[in-house]
Amino acid sequence: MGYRFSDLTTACQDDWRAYIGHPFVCGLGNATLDERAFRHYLQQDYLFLIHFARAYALAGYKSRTLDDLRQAHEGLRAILDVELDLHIGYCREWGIAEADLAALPEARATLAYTRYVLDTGHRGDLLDLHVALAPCLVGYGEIANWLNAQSFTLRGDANPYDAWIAMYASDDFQAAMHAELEWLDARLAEVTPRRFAELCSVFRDATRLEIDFWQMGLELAS
Ligand SMILES: Cc1ncc(C[n+]2csc(CCO)c2C)c(N)n1
Repeated sequence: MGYRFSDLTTACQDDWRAYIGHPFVCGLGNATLDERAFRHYLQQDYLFLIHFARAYALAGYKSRTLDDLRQAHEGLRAILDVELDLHIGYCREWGIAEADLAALPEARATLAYTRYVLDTGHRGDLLDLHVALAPCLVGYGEIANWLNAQSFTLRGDANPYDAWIAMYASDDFQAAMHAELEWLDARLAEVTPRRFAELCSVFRDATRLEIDFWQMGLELAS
């Protein structure tokens, strides 16, 4: 007993490292990522964000306390009012019109990841759902920090992906990530070894699905 979030990343170390340092991520850092791969990723990420908004709505439904309900509401609001608007604006800068986003066919990797998270939330409790969401929220913050610490990473105008790194390295995003880490640490402190093993398997699967999402971008997979 007495687990914390870092015990999840330690237990799933190989998958976690493969996700954080994926070739797609390295290509964002050293500006070598093929622009077609980035555009494909951005398009699928639009669909991804819509399903993640639904996952926060499910977190509201699964909440037992007013605090948890408010937190879910804030997560849903952040995606609808901030992330999606930013994303649509960002897509426009990359030559992708909003009308095209709405008509996109969903890639298998998007379908698998988003529905896995929703199913995990339906099957389990609020902690299962938060653990399934953690590779997304905590992972992207860690990726931005990891990129900033790599000597190959180019920052500023020399890198067309600089705005992407800046978004997840921003104080606002890092604060949201730390709030989530605190919430997870408090819940994980109380779980039994058997329950921790279940949560590890959720965390590992969601992390593997994030890896597939990067790979889908690289391979322009549908
Ligand atoms: C495949 C994929 N994984 C994670 C994120 C990052 N992200 C998506 S929703 C959300 C919560 C913010 O309100 C965060 C951090 C992404 N965009 N695409």
